Amino acid sequence: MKTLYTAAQMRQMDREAMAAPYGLSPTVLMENAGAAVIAKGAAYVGGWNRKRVTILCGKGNNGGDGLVAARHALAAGAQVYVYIWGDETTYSPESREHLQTLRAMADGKTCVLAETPGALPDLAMLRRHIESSQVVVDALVGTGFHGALREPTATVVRLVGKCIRTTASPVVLAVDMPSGVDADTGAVSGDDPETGAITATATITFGAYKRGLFQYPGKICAGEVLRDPIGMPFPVLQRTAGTVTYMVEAADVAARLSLRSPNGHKGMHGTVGIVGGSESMSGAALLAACGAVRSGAGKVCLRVPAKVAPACMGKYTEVMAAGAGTGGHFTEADVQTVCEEARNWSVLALGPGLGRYAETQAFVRQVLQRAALPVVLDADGLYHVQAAQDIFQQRAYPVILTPHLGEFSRLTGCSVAAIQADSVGTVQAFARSRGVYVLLKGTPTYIVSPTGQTVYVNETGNAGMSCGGMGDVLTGIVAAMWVRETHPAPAEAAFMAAYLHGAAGDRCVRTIGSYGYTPEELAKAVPQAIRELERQAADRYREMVPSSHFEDQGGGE
Ligand SMILES: NC(=O)C1=CN([C@@H]2O[C@H](COP(=O)(O)OP(=O)(O)OC[C@H]3O[C@@H](n4cnc5c(N)ncnc54)[C@H](O)[C@@H]3O)[C@@H](O)[C@H]2O)[C@H](O)CC1
Ligand SMILES: [K+]
Repeated sequence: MKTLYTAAQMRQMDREAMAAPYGLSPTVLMENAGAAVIAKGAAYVGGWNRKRVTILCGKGNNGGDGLVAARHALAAGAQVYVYIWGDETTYSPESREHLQTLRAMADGKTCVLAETPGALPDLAMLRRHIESSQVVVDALVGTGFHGALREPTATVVRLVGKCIRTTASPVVLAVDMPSGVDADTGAVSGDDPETGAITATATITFGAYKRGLFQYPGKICAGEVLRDPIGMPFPVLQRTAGTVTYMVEAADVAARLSLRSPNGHKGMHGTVGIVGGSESMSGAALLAACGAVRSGAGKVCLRVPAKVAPACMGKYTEVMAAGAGTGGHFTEADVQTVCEEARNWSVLALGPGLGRYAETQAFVRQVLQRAALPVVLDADGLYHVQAAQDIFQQRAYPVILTPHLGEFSRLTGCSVAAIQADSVGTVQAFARSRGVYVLLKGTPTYIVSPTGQTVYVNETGNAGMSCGGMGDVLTGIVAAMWVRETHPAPAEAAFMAAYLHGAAGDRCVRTIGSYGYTPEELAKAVPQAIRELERQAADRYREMVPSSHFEDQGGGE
């Protein structure tokens, strides 16, 4: 897993690297950072020799990195135009050192240094330079940026954006962070990512990955993200305090999808009970059932209101579908039946397609209070507990909530915009206060446990998945992952499910098209997504083990 950090955590690592026993000097770290931009950026630029490069330097250490990058670009044969307009007395000692060196190298030809202390740079000249450059290096602000961009940086960012969109199309390399993107939240300055932040071809980030590089809209601005450790001691980069955010990767899921016992039986792979559906929405519960089947659940039982049952019975022969009660939606009268049946289930997925009937509210709440098994609560199930969230803490068995942004907004009382501005913080606070696991669906998806200390981020998936029914399939996958033979912890089950759901969607893009594939098709692609992960894991194993290990020991001549 990639570990993602906040700006504060990164600053702490910086301090540790510079303190005893390591005692790395800030000048060295800055030197390594600037050099990394040029070394890692070379692939995007097609080599630096004879390239014209505009380098925009802010007054913080991000700008200092830019000054170093200028020197290394020059050494690699580029012609550089370096802009810097801060008041030198406010620079860090290491930035000042690197500025002095660059000043000594400025010859007005291969190295043009445009210094306008405390004033707006010459915008007409800057525009000409950007338009004639093949590369722009953005070293305006990095992890020290917060809020909305102030002048003159805001004007420069807008100018770069305009030049890139209209006349010139240079490669843009962002130093540590694209300027204007908040390193903790991925929020951009102002409302419009196109004018509020630099949109880079690639970002070369230092030390550790910053969270904001993987959160929208910052993720769009970052382009490809490359990390360079810049010589920071390994133990410092590994140390974590406070919240730890992990980006789930293929290997993390593959490692947990161990092969099934060859002599296993269906009882070992869990029984998933799905309770959902109503007269107006029978499909949602069916899709959840399909998601569970396709994710390898040992048995899948579907309970829908009696009137809906005939429509559900024959859809998936492998699902044990049955009606409950007499009506077209669940009511308090069905609680006893469902809770009794749930004794035979390993997990209950409650909610898809229940509808928002007043009578169903008591049903949902009482099932949650009485059913003695883990629950995945989704969709209308979430709706019915909005005003009774203390139910969660009263339960002896864990609950995973799988809201989308709208549902999460209703649960928390926070606006969608407020959640987006600090998704990690909001999900953490909610999971802690309610004692639940939360899988917040979106791009990316966040998974948080009730302790709130560890946050998993999943990036798989695509825009084709934004259609009705996809979330229902996910509910079934989460339930099936949770009751696997290996008994993953709830948060693990949730991140495995989120990853596989997205990976199956990505497979659909490859085999069907960018959008228009159905939730059922996505569910059917889950086994292929699992197979792909198994293959990747096997390949990695082969790479690690000497080839002689695979030779047929007894078959030689
Ligand atoms: N280990 C590492 O990662 C290293 C990182 N380095 C680089 O240092 C920056 C962080 O440097 P810092 O001086 O703390 O902050 P910034 O340069 O990012 O920004 C501070 C600078 O920006 C101004 N500012 C803040 N907010 C705004 C705003 N809203 N509008 C305009 N200007 C703003 C503020 O006034 C300051 O002047 C990190 O990203 C790396 O690039 C080290 O060089 C090596 C070690
Ligand atoms: K930057």
